[in-house]
Amino acid sequence: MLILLNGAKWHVFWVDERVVPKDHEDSNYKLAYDGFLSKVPIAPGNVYAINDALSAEGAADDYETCLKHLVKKGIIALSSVSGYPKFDLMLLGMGPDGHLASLFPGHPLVNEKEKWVTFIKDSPKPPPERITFTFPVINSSAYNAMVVAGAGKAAAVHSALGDAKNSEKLPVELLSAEGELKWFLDKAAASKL
Ligand SMILES: O=C1O[C@H](COP(=O)(O)O)[C@@H](O)[C@H](O)[C@H]1O
Repeated sequence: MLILLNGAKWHVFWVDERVVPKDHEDSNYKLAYDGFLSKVPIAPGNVYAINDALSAEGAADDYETCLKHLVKKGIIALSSVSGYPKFDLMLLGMGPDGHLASLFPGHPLVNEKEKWVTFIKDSPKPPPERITFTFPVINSSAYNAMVVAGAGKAAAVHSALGDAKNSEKLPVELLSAEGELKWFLDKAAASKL
């Protein structure tokens, strides 16, 4: 049974999304809708999916415009520290390569500092076209929860949380939060710590 407190006050966004139709198997919206949003009392108007009729670039611009509009309306706050939007909580996952959102190792988007939302057309993990929040926005969040499961991710977890000294940091090693960052690992993901 799912219990959601004050569902009417929730506003739900995607930290990253694949530019595919909302009913596509690769859609993060579909994943969240089928597993969570369809089962809880959150107003559909407070669920902000990307416009999947646009190109990747258009969808990223459109999503950033939406965030700016919600900042003007006082629904999203701006961080007094960074000046970027400050979400209350981001629920994040990590790939075995250490990517989070759609910020992949060695990709220039990892260093994006201007945009709030950007796009990628050459994602190493399919599907290739995605939109993603940038690091300044992710790291301005009040709370970030990084949830990692499976032995395939143990090496990247070790890079991020263990005593390994890598010359080039994985994207996940750049993750922080204005308030608190918490990692949630299963035994397999924590097996190299
Ligand atoms: O493509 C993505 O991958 C990561 C991690 O995914 P997983 O299937 O290895 O658990 C995810 O956190 C990200 O949001 C997503 O778009």
